[in-house]
Amino acid sequence: MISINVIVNEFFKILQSVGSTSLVQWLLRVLSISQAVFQTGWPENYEISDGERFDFIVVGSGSAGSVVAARLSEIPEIKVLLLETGGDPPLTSVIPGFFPTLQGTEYDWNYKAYFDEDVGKAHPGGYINYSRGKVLGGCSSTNYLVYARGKPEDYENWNRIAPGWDWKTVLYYFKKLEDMRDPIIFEYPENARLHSTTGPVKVSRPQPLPSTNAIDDSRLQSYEEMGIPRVLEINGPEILGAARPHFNIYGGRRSSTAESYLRPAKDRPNLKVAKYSTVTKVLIDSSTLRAYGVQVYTSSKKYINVYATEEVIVSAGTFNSPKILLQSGIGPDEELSKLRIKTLVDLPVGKNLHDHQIVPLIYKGKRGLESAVQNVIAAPHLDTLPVPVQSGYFRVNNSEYAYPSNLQPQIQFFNTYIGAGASAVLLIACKTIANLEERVCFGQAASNAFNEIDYVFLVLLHPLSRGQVKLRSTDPLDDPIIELGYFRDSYDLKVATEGVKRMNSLINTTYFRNVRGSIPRWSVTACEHIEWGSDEFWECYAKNTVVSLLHAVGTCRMGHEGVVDERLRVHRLARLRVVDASIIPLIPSGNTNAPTMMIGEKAADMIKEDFYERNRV
Ligand SMILES: Cc1cc2nc3c(=O)[nH]c(=O)nc-3n(C[C@H](O)[C@H](O)[C@H](O)COP(=O)(O)OP(=O)(O)OC[C@H]3O[C@@H](n4cnc5c(N)ncnc54)[C@H](O)[C@@H]3O)c2cc1C
Repeated sequence: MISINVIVNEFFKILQSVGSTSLVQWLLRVLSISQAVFQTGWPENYEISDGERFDFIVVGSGSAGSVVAARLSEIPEIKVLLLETGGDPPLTSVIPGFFPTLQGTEYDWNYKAYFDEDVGKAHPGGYINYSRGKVLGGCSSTNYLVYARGKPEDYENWNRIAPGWDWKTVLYYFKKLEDMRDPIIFEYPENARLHSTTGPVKVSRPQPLPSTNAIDDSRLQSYEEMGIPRVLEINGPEILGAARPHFNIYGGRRSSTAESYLRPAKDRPNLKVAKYSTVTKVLIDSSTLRAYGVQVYTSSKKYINVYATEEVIVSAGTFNSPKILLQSGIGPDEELSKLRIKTLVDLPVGKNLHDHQIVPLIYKGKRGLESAVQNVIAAPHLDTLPVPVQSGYFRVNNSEYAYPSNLQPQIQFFNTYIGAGASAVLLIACKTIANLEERVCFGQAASNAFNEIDYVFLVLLHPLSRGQVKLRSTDPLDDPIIELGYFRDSYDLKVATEGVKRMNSLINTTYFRNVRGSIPRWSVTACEHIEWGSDEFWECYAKNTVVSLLHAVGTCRMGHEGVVDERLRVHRLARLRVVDASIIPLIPSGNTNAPTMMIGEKAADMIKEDFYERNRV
């Protein structure tokens, strides 16, 4: 069945192809998307030939890969090849408000990720659709645009595992990538010192419309009543607190890594970007254990080899980087031998998969269709995303659950306000994106028919549970097996349940009491036998309706016991690095795009240092 997202993307392709006619231009202006329509300026496609040589080959142009390729090509003498399976970002990627229309399309790898048998029972088939961007910019071109960096203690913990990743060092790179366009930040010295205006990645907090401002304000007031303080920003000096988040949006466009790193570098003669080119394995000399190139499956469906005289850098993301390493004979011997792949180096590739899992919650507010106006008001402003969203951090009330340290929050939440009457949209998103069972989706949709709702993603920030990425077969074009492993450690479910209980107190705050708000009572098949609203019910609810914030990390983790060292070099191999979210040893307290771009920036400096060291005359 063709999905709505596919239809939307096809429609915009046609619009763009006739975008020069005045009627269409006028229409686009009315839709407030004219700023994005003339999206010239992506790098040209480079046709690679079998046997070609470069100094550096970067595999994957995502949040990290684009950064690495663009930074390396700052050295004019070196030749850099960036290989990417996808093509240019479509209009629906460039225009911020279309972000929900990219999942399930040709710009998505469309993976399925599986729960263990006793978890996620509200998902037919026991899986979720696990989206990954298949386009220039990778997930930074398809994600929900939230800009969050995590907390200092996250990086002090990385530093204990892999020296050189302490907060002071990573802050330098966060600042190097950032162009903060929210002027209020610079009025407060404690916030200002954490930010910069000189990097390529634009960050802003779209100006709210008067109506959204009032809603944001009332919710931030509610959180204060719940003991979650109002702060200036979620990337500020405070560990706990709530604010309107920052987004990678500026000038009506998404600030992806394709936009902020590849477009400005597109005319450098020493940077070649080969689109529609899928790397199937790394070429490694089995006697010297040195990487010397990659095998590529090209758009003309041929396998060819291209060679790297300096290094191969794998930046294909948390699922595809381990897949490429496993196909190249780098991984756990017990996994590789099952598929009769000769093990070159036995390393824990694919292990340590962890993620931010979400418990989806809905709070019903004021009854009456007047709030539907809010949905209508937002529609013509798709270039600025004026939807009331707040994000906050808290720890659960129960002191029994002390992990991680109190220098880190345990829960993050995103609260999106939706005016009455958006039930059809909710229903489609629930079924196609979240793959939840019908009675949950109908329950969610019904709650919004005549009432405003607050749709809350309650995020477990520091899970102890681990999943794994494995090869399905030796066919390099087969999807990998993704075992989510959620709630394998019972501690995670306890913290998530305590988090839900604390969030539910939103309904007792002044605003919700005044409008006679409630928690809608839809049923979940797996929890039918349990009294609705009891602690046991919320535990069952969390365990079975759980979805993902799509922040998978860790499958090529750094550290002595991991896959790469602190300079991101694959252990026991020469001239091969992994640079992307897969190297994250412990997931940070917040969304993963900014940390991954930071990894790209720091890696680029380390690669340049090593290059100069090797080539010193
Ligand atoms: C729908 C969605 C919403 C999200 N929302 C947010 C958010 O709001 N804020 C936030 O901070 N984070 C968000 N994230 C997560 C964040 O975007 C990712 O953690 C981050 O982008 C990962 O970066 P990466 O470089 O590791 O991988 P990716 O960005 O996935 O890059 C990998 C690239 O490699 C390419 N590739 C893969 N395999 C091959 C191959 N064999 N050959 C050649 N190329 C290949 C891919 O096509 C892709 O372009 C979201 C993610 C998704 C999918």
